[in-house]
Amino acid sequence: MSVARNALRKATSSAAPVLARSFASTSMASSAPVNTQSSWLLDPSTKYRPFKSVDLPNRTWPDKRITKAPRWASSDLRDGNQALVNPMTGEQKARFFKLLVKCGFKEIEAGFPSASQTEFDFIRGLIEQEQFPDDGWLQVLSPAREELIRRTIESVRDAKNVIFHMYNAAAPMFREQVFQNSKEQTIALAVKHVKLVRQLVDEAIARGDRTQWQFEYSPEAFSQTEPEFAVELCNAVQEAWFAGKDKKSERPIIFNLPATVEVATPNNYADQIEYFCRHIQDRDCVVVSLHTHNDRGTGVAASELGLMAGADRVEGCLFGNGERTGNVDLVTLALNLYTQGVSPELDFSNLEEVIDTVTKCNDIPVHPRSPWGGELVFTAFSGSHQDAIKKGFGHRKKDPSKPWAIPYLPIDPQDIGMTYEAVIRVNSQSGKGGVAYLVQRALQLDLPRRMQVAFYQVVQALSERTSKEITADDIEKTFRSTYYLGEQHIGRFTLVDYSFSGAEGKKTFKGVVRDGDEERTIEGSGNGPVSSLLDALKTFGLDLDVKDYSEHSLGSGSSTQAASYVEVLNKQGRSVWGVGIDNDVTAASLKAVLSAASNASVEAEERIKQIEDVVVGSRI
Ligand SMILES: CC(=O)SCCNC(=O)CCNC(=O)[C@H](O)C(C)(C)COP(=O)(O)OP(=O)(O)OC[C@H]1O[C@@H](n2cnc3c(N)ncnc32)[C@H](O)[C@@H]1OP(=O)(O)O
Ligand SMILES: CC(C)C(=O)C(=O)O
Ligand SMILES: [Mg+2]
Repeated sequence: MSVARNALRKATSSAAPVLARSFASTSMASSAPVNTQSSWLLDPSTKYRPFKSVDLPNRTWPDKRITKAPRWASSDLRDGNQALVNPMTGEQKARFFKLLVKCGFKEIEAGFPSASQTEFDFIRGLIEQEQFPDDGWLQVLSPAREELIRRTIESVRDAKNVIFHMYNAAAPMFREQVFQNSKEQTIALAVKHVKLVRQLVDEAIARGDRTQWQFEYSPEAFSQTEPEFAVELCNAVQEAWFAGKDKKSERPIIFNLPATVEVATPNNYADQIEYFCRHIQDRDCVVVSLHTHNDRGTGVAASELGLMAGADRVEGCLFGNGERTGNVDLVTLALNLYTQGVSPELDFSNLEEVIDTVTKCNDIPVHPRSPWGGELVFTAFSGSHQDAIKKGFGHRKKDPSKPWAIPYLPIDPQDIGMTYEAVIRVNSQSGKGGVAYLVQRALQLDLPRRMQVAFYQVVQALSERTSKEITADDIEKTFRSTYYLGEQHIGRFTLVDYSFSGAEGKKTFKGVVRDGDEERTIEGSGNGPVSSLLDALKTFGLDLDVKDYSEHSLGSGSSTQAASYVEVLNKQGRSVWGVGIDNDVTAASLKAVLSAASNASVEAEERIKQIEDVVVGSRI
């Protein structure tokens, strides 16, 4: 694997100088010959042809909406498995299978039984140990080759519900290069093998086997096949499957229409699907199934547009495992539907568990930016995003019954089993809103706007010094340390005891304040508790004025507390903040003043250093 990849890398890197040389030779009108490779690079039309679209001027799919979940079929254990460096062991397949059942898949392509004894035995194990729920369908894939079909039929003996899936390639490049078959021969090959499947199925029914059957046919590389030929081929397959039967009373035939390799923009696939749905005979006896791959990165879009174009069923894999760039990602498709208010009828409410099983079985990680499941997809580092999210949550709190609409969060992470922990993370790109959000989550403190700015500066200074992400835990510690909250964070001044005398408008504070190790009784007057304590603090040589004050309650019922915030200015105009929390509102405001006074009595630079020592020290 790595050898092949290195070889590819070498080829790519050697192409770059060729390109550079050829640009140079063109621009300088050099007489040096332009080699073929460089001319392709300069003009890809000499090597590649644009995709030829279906002529469907009256297409209707662009105006359609997806209003219900399709039938889902997981191909993780087949198409996903066949693309792995190390195909799954029986145990891994069994574990994956259980997950698929738990997520609610009713149709599971569990393998390619004729490929190997391991595959065959796995299918036998599922049947013999009755692993399939009664309403589940075991799907098995076989190429249109007699001995492989017979082996596949043998593998599903005694199963309850079986989808027999057969394929042969239909596209011109396969007809010409792989099989040297004409269109007629391609149809004849498909029909011959459908008849064989029918015969074997009829024999099983005649024997009295309990199995219920559905037949699925895939014209491989459908999206690269002439649309009228795909219809002709599938009509012939349909006739062969239903021969001599009353179509309407039989189970419908599944036509699975693969974009085996994705070669065009997804609107082309939708056109092909709409064309097929319109032209296939007896549409009501047919289930149209999508099977998109992701070579151009639009496998999800192609399947969504394909559903709008009239398809009934989707095959794919969790997190888009599969050949090359993978099959369509069923997690994305399902959760995309969910965010439109349509139940996907699949359960991804514990996405972490899904990720855990899938990554352990496939041995491929889920990319951190993979839609819905990626580790970073609900995380905002950048300030303006954090600010909007914080405000969004605040807005939603007022009326949680309203439809979900939070900036930058297209889904409620909780609906897929994620917490809000990772929604806002702080690094040097973050702003005050995000920091305030984390303080709010950790301590239920709703900081006044100006204080958000002040605390953000502390966090920024810290983030610049450490050049690292500051975790939610760090933020809480930083906040506690900055404003002396909690027993481990003692400032210069603490309140021991107090009383007030005087009438409203002219109050006298008398109390005991600890200054370091020393307790002192101080006294001061003002028009309220805050100003009278500030007056009393002059005893310590601190001359501070109140600039801002606010408070709010914390919690509810008997455990309600008060949180107070005070901003003070010293005579040089330096602003510092303090926070106080207490069961009593007045005590909270006094504690806030002493928190601010403790801050004011240390130089700004020195204070940041102290905080850094506490936060960084506690990380070690
Ligand atoms: C798009 C998809 O995902 S399709 C699913 C693909 N999945 C897999 O292939 C995984 C499992 N496959 C396997 O384990 C093996 O390919 C097997 C066991 C099925 C077959 O193995 P082999 O017989 O060794 O054949 P091989 O893998 O080389 O397949 C190509 C051969 O099958 C032939 N073939 C393909 N379809 C048919 C057909 N309908 N009738 C006759 N021959 C066929 C090809 O022409 C080629 O034959 P050649 O070697 O004579 O040129
Ligand atoms: C077997 C078929 C359905 C397939 O996997 C494909 O064409 O991609
Ligand atoms: Mg495939």
